[in-house]
Amino acid sequence: MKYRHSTAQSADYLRLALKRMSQQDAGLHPASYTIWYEYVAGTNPELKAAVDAQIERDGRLNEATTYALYARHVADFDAKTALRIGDSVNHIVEQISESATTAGEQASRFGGSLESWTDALHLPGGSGSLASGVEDILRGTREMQEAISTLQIRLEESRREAQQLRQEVARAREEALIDALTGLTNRKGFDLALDACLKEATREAQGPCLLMIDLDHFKRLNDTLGHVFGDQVLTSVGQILRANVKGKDTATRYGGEEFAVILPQTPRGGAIGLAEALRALVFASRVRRSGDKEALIGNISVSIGVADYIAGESATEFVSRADRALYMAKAQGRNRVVLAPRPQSAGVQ
Ligand SMILES: Nc1nc2c(ncn2[C@@H]2O[C@H](COP(=O)(O)OP(=O)(O)OP(=O)(O)O)[C@@H](O)[C@H]2O)c(=O)[nH]1
Repeated sequence: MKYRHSTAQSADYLRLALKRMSQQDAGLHPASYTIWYEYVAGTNPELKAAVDAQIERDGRLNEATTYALYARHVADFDAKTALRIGDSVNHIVEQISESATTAGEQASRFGGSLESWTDALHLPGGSGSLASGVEDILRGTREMQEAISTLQIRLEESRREAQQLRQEVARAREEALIDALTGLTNRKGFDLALDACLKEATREAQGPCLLMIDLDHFKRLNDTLGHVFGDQVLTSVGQILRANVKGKDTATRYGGEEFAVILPQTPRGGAIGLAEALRALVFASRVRRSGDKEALIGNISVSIGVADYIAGESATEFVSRADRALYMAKAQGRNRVVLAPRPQSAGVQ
């Protein structure tokens, strides 16, 4: 986004932002500075509300929260603004284009009338000098028609350019939500999808459910077979998820060797069934090292935590419950699926 503050005003904001930044647990880097600059300048109301909520909850912003707020409210805000501007440009060009078409039609009608008048004035008994005057006007009208049609062509070009720019922004935005290694949604895409899902959740009879999936003993695999092979394993698990998680469901590379699946409108039985199927598919898969004929000795496995949503629960609580179930699965021996217990106060559905 563009900041249009005067030098004196931005210096004031800088002082205020630095004061706020130094009170947080996060580093003094550009992401942190942008957040606090926008906060004190009041340029991004949604960001301000999110920061206030976070401070009320935790007292300070730590490193992870700072980057999460930056990703959601600054990077995403810019992309949304660009799309909105693209839409407005399109709209304006379309309106001008319509006006030019109307003007062209009117000029053409006027030209037609002038032509019939000149014909009438050239008839025996008509006025020759008046006819030549009308012919002058007719010439002028034709020039005007030509100018209008040139304008229409230019407007059509501008409309196409605006449309192209809009598509580029939309594509860049989509790419920003995709993990490059696996092609799955990335953490930012996950946050957006989970937000949208939880907004719908109150209207749904059942679900949503969330799976948190973590590769077992991945450090050992990396250490013995190398990071490049580790990346191949991550890609292969990504493919299994992509092939088996479809429709309204979202599969994400949550970070490192952890994946997540959001399952809107899904009862817990269905979520456990899918989790079990994914676990079995990963366990049955054989990943070959590029150039190696030998299949990997030993199976790759995942542990999965499943949480079914409790009405009113925040996204963070929902993810934490699934995460806790995942660590229970690890503690119980790995390569298994564990359902997150519901707090007693939440009751049983
Ligand atoms: N190859 C590769 N390794 C990664 C990537 N992201 C995280 N890792 C590695 O994943 C490993 C995760 O190790 P730990 O968190 O100790 O977990 P673990 O070895 O899987 O053990 P458990 O989860 O307890 O079964 C670390 O060695 C990370 O370096 C990545 O993108 N590529």
